[in-house]
Amino acid sequence: MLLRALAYLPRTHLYHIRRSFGIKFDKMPLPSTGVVETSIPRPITMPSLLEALPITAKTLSVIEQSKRLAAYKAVDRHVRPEHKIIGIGSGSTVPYVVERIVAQGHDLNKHRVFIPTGFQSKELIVMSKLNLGDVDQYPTIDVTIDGADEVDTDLNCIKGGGACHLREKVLAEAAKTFILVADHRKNVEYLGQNFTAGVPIEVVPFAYAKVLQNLQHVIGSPNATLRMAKAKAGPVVSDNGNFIIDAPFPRDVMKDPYTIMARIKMLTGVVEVGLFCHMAEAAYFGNEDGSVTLKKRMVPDVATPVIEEQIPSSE
Ligand SMILES: O=C[C@H](O)[C@H](O)[C@H](O)COP(=O)(O)O
Repeated sequence: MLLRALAYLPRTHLYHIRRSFGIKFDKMPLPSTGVVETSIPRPITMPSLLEALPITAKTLSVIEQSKRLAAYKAVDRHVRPEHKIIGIGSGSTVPYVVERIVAQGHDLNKHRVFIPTGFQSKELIVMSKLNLGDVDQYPTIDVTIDGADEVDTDLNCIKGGGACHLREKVLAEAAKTFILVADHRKNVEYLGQNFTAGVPIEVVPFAYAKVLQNLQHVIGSPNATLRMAKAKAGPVVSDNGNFIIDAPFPRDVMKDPYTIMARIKMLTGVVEVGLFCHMAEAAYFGNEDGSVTLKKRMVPDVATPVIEEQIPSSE
């Protein structure tokens, strides 16, 4: 009865329960999906997607190749044949995730439903001819794979550089397994190390000035700013019709991301904070030499220390 109730708790809550009581939840082993490395035809025609999807290995920059390495490795290890409901994140690394999933073949994918975290991933799913669903139909997701702006030594991350973090967090929390993919620049000791723009915070538009003031004068981010659009006059508007504030914090604050996340989330008008704490089971970072760095918990899904290992390019 208790275990059944626990199964419906968000991952963050489970993490704290496990940490407090030392509860272990068995996880299935991760067998290889037996995917072969083939290049697939581009299944899309829309201009926005053409920009996002990789074309051929020859045209990819070293950084793009690193992103692809991470995405492929994560899909090979975590998107297993028995997985039917799959969350697709946002950002420039995610097209490679979709590419690798498509390469698993129509026979596997025709029985699956893919849940997007925003406009971009919805386009990717539709144009790749995968089955599209929504989280209100499928509130339990087998695995969600997503990009990250930075990941610290405890697998906490900053997300929301593309203003998608509200839906991303819902899909991360709905997922039995949440996996991050990125290039090596995102693998840091503490959040905010390289990603200096600040913590992305989604706010309801009419409350933005009040939240900005709270952040600057009460919460300790004097340089918090409203994110402005690049090719539009006015602020960035998220897929949910909200504004985004970017709030940089000093290093000592960012070393305890859960505390600052909770403080920001308590501000009325804040919809979601782009700090994902204790949510990811593993993070894959593609390296320039063709290897992949894997950060994972010593025991999956249990509050054990995070370890880092190198997966050689030959594997
Ligand atoms: O809002 C955007 C998302 O959180 C992205 O996943 C994040 O910004 C990382 O994107 P990229 O893979 O392009 O660096």
